[in-house]
Amino acid sequence: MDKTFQTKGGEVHALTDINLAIEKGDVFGIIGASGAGKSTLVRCINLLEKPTQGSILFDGKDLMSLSKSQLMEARRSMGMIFQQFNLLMQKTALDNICFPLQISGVSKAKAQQRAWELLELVGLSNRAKSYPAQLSGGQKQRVAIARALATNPKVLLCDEATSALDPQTTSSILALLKSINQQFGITIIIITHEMSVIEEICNRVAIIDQSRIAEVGDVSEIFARPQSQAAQRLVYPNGERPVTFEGTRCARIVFDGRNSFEPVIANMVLDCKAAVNILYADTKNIDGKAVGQMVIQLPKETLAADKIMNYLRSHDLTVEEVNGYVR
Ligand SMILES: Nc1ncnc2c1ncn2[C@@H]1O[C@H](COP(=O)(O)OP(=O)(O)OP(=O)(O)O)[C@@H](O)[C@H]1O
Repeated sequence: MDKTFQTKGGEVHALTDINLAIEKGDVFGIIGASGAGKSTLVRCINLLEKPTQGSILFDGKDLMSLSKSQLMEARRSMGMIFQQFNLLMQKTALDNICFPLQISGVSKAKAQQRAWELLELVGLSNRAKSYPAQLSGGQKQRVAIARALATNPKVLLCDEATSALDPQTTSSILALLKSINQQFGITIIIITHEMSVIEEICNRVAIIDQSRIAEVGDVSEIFARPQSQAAQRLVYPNGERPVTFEGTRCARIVFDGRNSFEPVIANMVLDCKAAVNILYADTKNIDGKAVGQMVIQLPKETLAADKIMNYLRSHDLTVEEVNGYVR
């Protein structure tokens, strides 16, 4: 799928070659830097924006081929929440939630009954008569979530829904979204620029970079092994890469009672500013003397590994380098 905007300054390719499959019940994250194309993508998903090329399949149907009324129906199956909540300021929390029901022809009594249930679900039964101005950001977003759920959607689209909230409120809103996903099986699509949001609740993620999908997959897999530069920038925002232990260089340290039982490994890590992986340890503290042995895996980076070996040798420990302890 592609989306191109025609502007005075020429064509803007907001989305290029997007090919995404979001499964029922997923909490699917879409992450990218500002201008990457996230909002355009979410607007294409519910066809508020028409793709220039390609199709959007929802429940097996191509949204582009639906009649106007069928499209309205499909849109009712996709609730949406936004960064700025978009509540009607002149209406109470209860009336905000009733609104989408009433415009789809539900009677006032029925709409109110459903709205009360939803207020209960989002933990705001005691604020039904409050106006948005009387609610905190987190409470406003809860009302917005209740409103989005009013028409029993199959999908909930969240466009930077927690970006205006503090970390604690963000966590409570994410927890609410997760429980909605688990309780009702509603598929949730989360647009964000924050990796912590993805980490907290998504099972799958697509990373958008300059209008294209740079990487897509399970969140745990992308966190462990980010492949694309865009993913690496998100996982290691300060540029620091964790030490990798893919190498097979290991060191066996023998504590033969000559050394006092001091935190040799901890001191070494601090001194060398490099991490090691303890693979095996059987050490005892006998009368204040260290006895036993330990096998550590050295960092893959040669310089860091050599530094550690030199440290150990210069501290009067019996050390030998063993290769092949790990494969
Ligand atoms: N209606 C429009 N007309 C012209 N260009 C547009 C339009 N909407 C978006 N764009 C352009 O498309 C690109 C993607 O914008 P989009 O808003 O989707 O990015 P985003 O990742 O959501 O960014 P942000 O996080 O800043 O909202 C940008 O270059 C933007 O300027």
